[in-house]
Amino acid sequence: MAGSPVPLSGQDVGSFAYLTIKDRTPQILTKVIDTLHRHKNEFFEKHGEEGTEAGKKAISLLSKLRNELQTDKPIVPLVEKFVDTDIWNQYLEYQQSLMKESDGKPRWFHSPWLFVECYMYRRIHEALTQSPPIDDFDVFKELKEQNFFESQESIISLCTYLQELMRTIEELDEDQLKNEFFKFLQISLWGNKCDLSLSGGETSSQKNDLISSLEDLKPFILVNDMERLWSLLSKKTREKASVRVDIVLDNSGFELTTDLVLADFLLSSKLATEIHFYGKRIPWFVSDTTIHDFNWLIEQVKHSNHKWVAKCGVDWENCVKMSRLVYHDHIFWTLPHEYCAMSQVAPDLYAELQKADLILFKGDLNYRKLTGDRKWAFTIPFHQALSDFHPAPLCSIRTLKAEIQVGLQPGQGEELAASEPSWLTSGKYGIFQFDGPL
Ligand SMILES: O=P(O)(O)OC[C@H]1O[C@](O)(CO)[C@@H](O)[C@@H]1O
Ligand SMILES: [Mn+2]
Repeated sequence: MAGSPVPLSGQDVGSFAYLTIKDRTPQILTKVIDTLHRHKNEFFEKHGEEGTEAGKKAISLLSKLRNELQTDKPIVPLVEKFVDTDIWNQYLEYQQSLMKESDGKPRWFHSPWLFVECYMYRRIHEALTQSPPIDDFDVFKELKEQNFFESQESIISLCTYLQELMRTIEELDEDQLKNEFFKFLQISLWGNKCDLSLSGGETSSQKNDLISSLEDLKPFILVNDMERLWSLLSKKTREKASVRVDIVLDNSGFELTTDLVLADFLLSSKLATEIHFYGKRIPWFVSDTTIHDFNWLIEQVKHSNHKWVAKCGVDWENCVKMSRLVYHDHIFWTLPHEYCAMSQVAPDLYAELQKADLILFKGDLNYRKLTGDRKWAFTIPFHQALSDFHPAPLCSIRTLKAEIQVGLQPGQGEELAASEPSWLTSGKYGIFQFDGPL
């Protein structure tokens, strides 16, 4: 975008982007290769010798990828035909056209971090699609499922809390309802701590009771526009018969459970009449939600031994059947583009988002794409950093895991930096950052 600052990049030695490319991504690739090794027998049992060979092929392609990354080789075009291959390769050419110096080739440590990080996950997918018959194997599935199982205690307490609230929800006055709304929003925010990309694929589940920790976590909310979300939704519900909230999902497992709980609350409290979710078409950033993860999680919740958890699962499945909860996927979410390009690159998706009364963007990667992953000053208004991406009123719900944050008070960023050097990347801080007319 003309007039915008430059993107974060691995060029800045010592930056979080640099360290991610240098350390975290090879670590993730090693884990993926390991996973394929561990599933060798399964591939054989399912597909015979052909399965074994496919496993070997995927491993060799991924080892090559890891080597390209670690030796800062040029980024090469995708070769395997898939729905988005041409768009990716055009984007690569566009990145190439931006390179004024060097040998004119985008490279891992020299190109925008957002681009190369997305590219790595897209290449993992390509390695699998090039290896039939194991081409639909999700290399991150195990990790996502493990995250869900390890968060059971927290899931039980969340579902129990929601189901107990359901009994009296009709009797709550405005203030009480608002208070509950704020609780479910915060649950969904802190649910975002549990992604598996930041931890390099190491387990990162929710083991403590989140509801009882909400008060203690409040000081860590750096931008808090929850009141604006309340004003918007309560006004819409007074004015319109149907109110639509769209949630651009991030991670599966515990975070997805918190998003479903929030969605259930919005429907039950009549703050919304329909919720639309957006997930990823291919496995992405380790823990991101695909349609398979979405269906799997609802099924697990439904078959829980705990009666309130199971009740949630039954309700969610019914809501899906009645289209009160609607799941969409779109290839745009796994492209490297910043969101200000959406109206051109994916006009159908942009038009879909325009139908929402409010869009909630979950997680750090969505924030990076909303703001173009650029070196904005901390005090630049969020509206400006969105660079003309305004499909509908929107709110980022994100814990900070990348060196980017806009819309802070003067001095706020500097103060945090002085007292806590890792404030931007540790996931300890969170935001509710709203943009739009009320
Ligand atoms: O799941 P989230 O919240 O989008 O976080 C994923 C995060 O992983 C990282 O890419 C680290 O690799 C973050 O910087 C990134 O944005
Ligand atoms: Mn994620």
